[in-house]
Amino acid sequence: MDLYACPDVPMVLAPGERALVPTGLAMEIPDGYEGQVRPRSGLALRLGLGMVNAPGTIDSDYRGEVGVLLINLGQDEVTVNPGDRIAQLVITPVVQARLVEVGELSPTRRGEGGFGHTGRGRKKGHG
Ligand SMILES: O=c1ccn([C@H]2C[C@H](O)[C@@H](COP(=O)(O)OP(=O)(O)OP(=O)(O)O)O2)c(=O)[nH]1
Repeated sequence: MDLYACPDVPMVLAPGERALVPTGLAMEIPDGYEGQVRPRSGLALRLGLGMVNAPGTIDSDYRGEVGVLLINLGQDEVTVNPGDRIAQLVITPVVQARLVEVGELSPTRRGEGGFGHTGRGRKKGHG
């Protein structure tokens, strides 16, 4: 669902500036679910407007106003007006993991290789 800016007055973000933009929205998310605040691609492409903490997490026990932590990554000033569509909210189930300590982990082909390990040596665009 869309999230709209709800500040009292327009908010002006200079290049590189960030701001917590209020949405005027508070909610009660059921146990076992969370809200994820995500940026809008159109604003990112058009204005360079992103979210500092994307995706923002709305906990199920949070009762305050949902805020959107915008950052101006563009080169020009951006004005956020009341009523502007600034982000989107997804409500999604969360699995509560129970960690169990073990002596060793099961072997896999990847093993401990990460951070680009599987992509090495391949040419861009050739799978
Ligand atoms: O984009 C966001 C992210 C968070 N929140 C609100 C809802 C969330 O439940 C609360 C806390 O967020 P988070 O858990 O990410 O913050 P924290 O830095 O871990 O602080 P806390 O100690 O309050 O959990 O702030 C927002 O309104 N928008």
